[in-house]
Amino acid sequence: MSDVKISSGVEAGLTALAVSLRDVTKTYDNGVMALGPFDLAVRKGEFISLLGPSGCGKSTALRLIAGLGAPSSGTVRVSRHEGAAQPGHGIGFVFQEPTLMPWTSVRENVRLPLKLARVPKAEARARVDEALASVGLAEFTDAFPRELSGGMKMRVSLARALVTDPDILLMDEPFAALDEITRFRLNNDLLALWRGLGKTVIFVTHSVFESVYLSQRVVVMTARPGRIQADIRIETVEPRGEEFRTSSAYADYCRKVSAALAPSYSGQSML
Ligand SMILES: Nc1ncnc2c1ncn2[C@@H]1O[C@H](COP(=O)(O)OP(=O)(O)OP(=O)(O)O)[C@@H](O)[C@H]1O
Repeated sequence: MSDVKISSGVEAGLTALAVSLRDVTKTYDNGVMALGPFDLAVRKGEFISLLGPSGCGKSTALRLIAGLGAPSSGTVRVSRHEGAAQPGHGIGFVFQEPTLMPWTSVRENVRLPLKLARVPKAEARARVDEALASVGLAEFTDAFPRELSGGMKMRVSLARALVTDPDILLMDEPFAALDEITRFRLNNDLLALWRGLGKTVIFVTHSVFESVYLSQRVVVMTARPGRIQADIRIETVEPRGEEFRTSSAYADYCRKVSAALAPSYSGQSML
């Protein structure tokens, strides 16, 4: 990994990298250049947010990291593996929609990745129970998705991503469709999980407020094709909580990130 370019905000050499993208571009078959050149280095255990205008390539970057597609040029490295990760290997993916199977129970929904990996039933059961307990749903293992609120469905989706014990959690606007109170709760629960489990998290969001609240670094992207516009470290006392959300430091960071984001919207309507 020594040849990897370290993006600003990361202390070179201090810690191992979980993910690095170097000179990465992505042009789809229809000719749309979605990304790049794009450089990103994420340390193991770091929580970063990708923030940028609609269509700037945030999901594309996550998909390349997950191995769900190849870059058109450049290098994607995940941990020490050459090339992107194999789907499901060491990576958990949480989408904006919970994408649960409506015909079966919460337990079976969370068990799916273990089933695909042919994990024996008894071991799978223990791991599913543990994952559901970690997201506060121990009492709902036999419920069906239709019996759950939007926030609970998202918790199931998170448990399904955690059940394989991935090193890296990729989250693509997971809380965008939730009401604000539920979103705040899930933000706090996600931070508690991250502190407890020590995973690397790459979190895509459209919300300046959410990115500042959650992350150690906010990576602001330009309009398409997405490049790095700014890489802002959020230095604050841990653990974060309501005190941080209402602090002047939080407001200052939100202003700083908004200012960094503004050029990415030049020429685009903000409405
Ligand atoms: N499979 C595909 N084939 C062709 N074009 C695609 C494909 N996937 C994405 N694109 C295009 O690539 C660009 C980047 O898309 P992407 O979904 O990565 O952006 P995004 O920043 O995640 O957007 P949003 O914030 O709206 O979710 C867009 O112009 C999109 O239309």
